[in-house]
Amino acid sequence: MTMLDRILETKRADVAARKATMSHADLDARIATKSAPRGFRAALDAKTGHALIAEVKKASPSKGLIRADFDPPAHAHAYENGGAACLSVLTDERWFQGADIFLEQAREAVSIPVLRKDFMVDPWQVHESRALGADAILIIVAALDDTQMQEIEAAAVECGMDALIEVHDAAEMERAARLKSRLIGVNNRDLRDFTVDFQRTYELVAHAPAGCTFVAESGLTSREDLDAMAEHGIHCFLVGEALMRQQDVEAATRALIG
Ligand SMILES: O=P(O)(O)OC[C@@H](O)[C@@H](O)c1c[nH]c2ccccc12
Repeated sequence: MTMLDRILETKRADVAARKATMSHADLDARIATKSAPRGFRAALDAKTGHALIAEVKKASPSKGLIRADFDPPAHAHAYENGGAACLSVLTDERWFQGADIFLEQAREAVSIPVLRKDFMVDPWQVHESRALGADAILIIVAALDDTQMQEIEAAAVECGMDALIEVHDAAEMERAARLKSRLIGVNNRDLRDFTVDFQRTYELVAHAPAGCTFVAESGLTSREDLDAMAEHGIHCFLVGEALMRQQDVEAATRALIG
């Protein structure tokens, strides 16, 4: 069983329990209290130079605790001031020590769009994400079959949210291309064994559908990493750990992309 399989197993049980306690009417009532979705892909496309999705990330299964003095609204604010185009907030509790409240707090602290970083296994979670204030969701191609992906994407469209489609090989890129979203991320880290490989990402750029906004995700630590990616035509980046480990998050963000 891969790490991803284990994560998905706990996620399915978690979602089943949540669904049992919250109706669609409850979710709709909560959605009504949130401001309209902020355009996530549009915010990336609007940036000249390096466009950053900065991740609010407390811990991960491969690294354990990343930041002891974890403070989602403060980090969110630092990221925005440092020039990030968008935020990503991990809400998975079991494996990433995330929480729904982190997303709500982070989004309230900024005016840039926020992605809910979690494992979508059911369209219901998309509505739940909007009820938390999320502007975008993640669809991990390796975690879903084509029908599930389409249903989850349709829910995002219905909620007015963007979907970041995450792939890590050519076969998954082909499946991603059959969806409507033209926001595609390549995870440099294989979620099955946690190895990081930039070369795989460079090869995959060539397979991306025309006109898509292409995001390189994970394992990026320096301005040099981003510049190397840019030489391959990649201008959008998702970075978490390298920024969360710096005491001054705002200065680190500025140094990374400025
Ligand atoms: O902390 P890093 O190495 O900069 O990576 C951030 C982000 O890409 C990573 O957290 C991530 C990418 N895809 C995911 C899917 C689920 C959970 C987490 C992720």
